[in-house]
Amino acid sequence: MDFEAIPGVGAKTADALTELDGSVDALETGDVATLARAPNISEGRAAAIARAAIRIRHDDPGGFLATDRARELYRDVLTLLQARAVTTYAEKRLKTLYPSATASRIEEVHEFTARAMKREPTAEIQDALAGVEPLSNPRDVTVRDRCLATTDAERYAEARKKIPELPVEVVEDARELAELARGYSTVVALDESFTGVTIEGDVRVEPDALETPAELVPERPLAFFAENRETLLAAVEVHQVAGMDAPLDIEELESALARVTTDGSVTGDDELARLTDAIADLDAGVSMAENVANDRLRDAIRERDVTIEGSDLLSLVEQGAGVDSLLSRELADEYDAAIEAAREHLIDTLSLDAGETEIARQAFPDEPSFPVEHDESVIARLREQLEAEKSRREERHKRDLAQTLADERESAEELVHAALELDVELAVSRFARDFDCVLPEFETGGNGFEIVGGRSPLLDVDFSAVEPVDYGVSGVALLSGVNSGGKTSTLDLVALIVILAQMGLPVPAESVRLGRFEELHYHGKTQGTLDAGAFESTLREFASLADGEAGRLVLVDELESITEPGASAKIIAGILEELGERDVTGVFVSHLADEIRDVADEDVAVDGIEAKGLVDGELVVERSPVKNHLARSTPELIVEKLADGGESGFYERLLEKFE
Ligand SMILES: Nc1ncnc2c1ncn2[C@@H]1O[C@H](COP(=O)(O)OP(=O)(O)OP(=O)(O)O)[C@@H](O)[C@H]1O
Repeated sequence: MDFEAIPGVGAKTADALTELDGSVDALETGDVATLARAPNISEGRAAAIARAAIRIRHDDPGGFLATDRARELYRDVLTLLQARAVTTYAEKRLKTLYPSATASRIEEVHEFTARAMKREPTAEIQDALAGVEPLSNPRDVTVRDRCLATTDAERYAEARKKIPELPVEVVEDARELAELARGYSTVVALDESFTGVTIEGDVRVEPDALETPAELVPERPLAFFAENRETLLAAVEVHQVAGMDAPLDIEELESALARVTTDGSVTGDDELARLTDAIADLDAGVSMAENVANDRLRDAIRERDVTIEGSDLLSLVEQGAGVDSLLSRELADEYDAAIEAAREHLIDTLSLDAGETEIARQAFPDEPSFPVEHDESVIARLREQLEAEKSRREERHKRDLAQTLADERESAEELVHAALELDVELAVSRFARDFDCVLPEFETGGNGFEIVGGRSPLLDVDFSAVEPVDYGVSGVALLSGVNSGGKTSTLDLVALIVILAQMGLPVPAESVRLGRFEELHYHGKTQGTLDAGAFESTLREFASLADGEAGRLVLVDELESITEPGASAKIIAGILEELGERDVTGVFVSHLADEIRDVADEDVAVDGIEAKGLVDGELVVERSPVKNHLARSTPELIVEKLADGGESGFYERLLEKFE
């Protein structure tokens, strides 16, 4: 958002607001608390900025749109533009464009528009844009196993602000630090004074730790990237399909994104995967290994004829020995082989490394027994070892990835921002293409307007059926014309083009030249005769119009209906004279052009929208007003048509009365 466009916001404040996360949304929603997070912006000031922004969007910041009808057309313009945006961001951003009387403001948007009009909107880009949203900050990352500690109140406040995810504790001395370490797996002491002091437990003394939040809380960048993964990937796609240079290495970002999961944990490391699998498969692996040993032993026993001398058997039985000793006597080699197979099986299926293998080997007893049973305490030890290694590995991996991602964060923000801004540009580009627009030309010091081939997108007919209108006025003119000839539509077209032009946007015409107007006063048609009170207030309104500043554009539609025709003609003539003396451009649509001219003291220019004739009882209209020409009225045309074929001479005589 162009914060500088907000009245009263200087460059410094604008910068601060631009840098603030979520400030555009905050302006849109009037979220004062968020705006007040910007440095040096108080709540009161934030509220004033939010109010001003709302005025900009819904009303009229620079006072350019001076009447309801003018504001209505501005809203119509926004609707047309917004309909061509894909993202909500672009819709909101388009709302920040407004018509201005300030040359620099118009010029600034012009640059944007010129860039936008070169953009080629494609369905592919549209599709990719559909997945892009403004980045969001994961709100509730809290970490409980680590804490920060300091002896200093200021450091405490700073830590709370910079690292809201971690608990921060105030301690008095090293003894309290050590005590703290009993409750946390890691304590990071922020005071220089603890350097070199021996403290029990995992206490790290890092006075600069607050400067590297990603190391203290790797969860932060991980959660940020996990939460925004879809948007980031969509923004990458937008860059690719639109052929834009990305502010970061796309492949690196994609591979990093593939490694964070939505819960902020990490994947994609072979060693980590091996440990995770080994832990998951441990029980099944042990029981399979057991089976391997037992199957082999069973086969060996089955195939073996055991001969034992009676005295030996007797001594064994007398010793109370069981079959096991028989096994060790007779099948020692087979037993060893079976156990070895079991161990190999376990080590292989779990892909254990050297250290783990050493433990795993002890899981099966060297002493023969049948069936073979594993030693559960050894397996528990192995599990512990695997889990410790896994969490160490995970921690390191997380830290590395977090560091990479933290470094990428700014570029990622740029990436998404560029994609969203592209949507704004494409909306303008599509608008320009859909309605055959050109950039208008402002004449310095000029007044009036000159439209060639203007076609309004707001008519009640399909845009392809809209006939082009040429019209130019400098000074004040009356616009006469046949009923339904397009007088109101012409005023709308003029207002629409001027609003777009002064927003800095392209206009739906072949060419447009205009002076930069200070204000747009557009008075729509009044419905019916007004009562005395309403008539008085309308008169007052027009009196103030006559008194106003120079450089205004005044468009008035059929003011005559406010009162009876004779009086109306006098009032309109009076207003025209007043305006004519000032540097005002005006178009007054009226059916009373002739009467007004009669009562006016000065020459009044009258333009006319003419019917070319009647075809099958329908008027065929030349939509472009003819300059300095009072158009014939519809009744006159009908009389003319009847006179052509009439025999009695009545219609001829009637026609003479019109001349
Ligand atoms: N440039 C144009 N191209 C195509 N159709 C047009 C154009 N201008 C006007 N029309 C058609 O003519 C209709 C009447 O136009 P509009 O209301 O502007 O006439 P008007 O002269 O103001 O009429 P009235 O005399 O009743 O005030 C419009 O609703 C529209 O359908």
